[in-house]
Amino acid sequence: MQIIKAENISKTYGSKKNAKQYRALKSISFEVNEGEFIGVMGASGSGKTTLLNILGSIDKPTSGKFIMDGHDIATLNKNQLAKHRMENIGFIFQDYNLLETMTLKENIILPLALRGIKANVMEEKLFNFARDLGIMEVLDKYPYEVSGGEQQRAAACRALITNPKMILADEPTGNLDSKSGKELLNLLTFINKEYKATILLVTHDVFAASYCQKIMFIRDGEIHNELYAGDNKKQFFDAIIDVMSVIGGEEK
Ligand SMILES: Nc1ncnc2c1ncn2[C@@H]1O[C@H](COP(=O)(O)OP(=O)(O)OP(=O)(O)O)[C@@H](O)[C@H]1O
Repeated sequence: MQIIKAENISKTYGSKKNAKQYRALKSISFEVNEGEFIGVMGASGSGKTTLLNILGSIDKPTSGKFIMDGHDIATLNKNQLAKHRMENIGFIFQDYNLLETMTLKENIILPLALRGIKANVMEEKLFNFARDLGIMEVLDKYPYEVSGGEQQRAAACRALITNPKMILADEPTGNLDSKSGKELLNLLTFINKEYKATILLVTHDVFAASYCQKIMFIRDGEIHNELYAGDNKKQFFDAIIDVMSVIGGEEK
């Protein structure tokens, strides 16, 4: 089932009166189906974050249509948008975005607490996900007391706990060492397979991208091309490197 349909989406920063107008996205069209694990790659400044902000309904396109789960997002008012974001989208960021004054457990259940879910229901969900994500032992610790990998797993747990329609991950391995990065990528793969979560992963890292089923390459605000993973991971990895060497942007 189709979860996202983006039709001719453009994003221009700066007002019309402003001579410094910049077209960050130029009439992009694509679709995302339920359960897909998609990578978004491109050089710095190519428009990846702009695209992710629109997909996350944090920002609106200047023109074009963005349909999620059958709803035209442009028609939602401010309150409906906030509700849509909270219920349908899970975010995972490079710097984890956990609240330092709360334990991991409190951070994870915050989205449920904000929705007034009963304590016993929250705990059940929490323990199910925390067990799968391997952070049961550190739930009562504060973010500064645990490793980056554990913080990111807690962030992934927080993103999952509302059963969102889509998870948006912006460079989630960017601050992790290679072992923790690999663990997180295995976890995203598990989340994708086990929970049928639809995941969009923005990354500069070819290794991270090679975990995806499909890569969308952005160049100067346009879709340069798309690559699908076949059965051969090494071939997919090499093909990603080839495209990145043409469009630029691999930082690792
Ligand atoms: N709020 C803004 N106002 C003006 N220009 C902006 C704004 N946000 C982004 N841009 C410009 O739009 C273009 C695309 O930016 P975007 O952040 O989407 O790129 P990116 O591919 O995510 O880059 P990076 O990999 O460095 O994060 C850039 O040229 C950027 O300078």
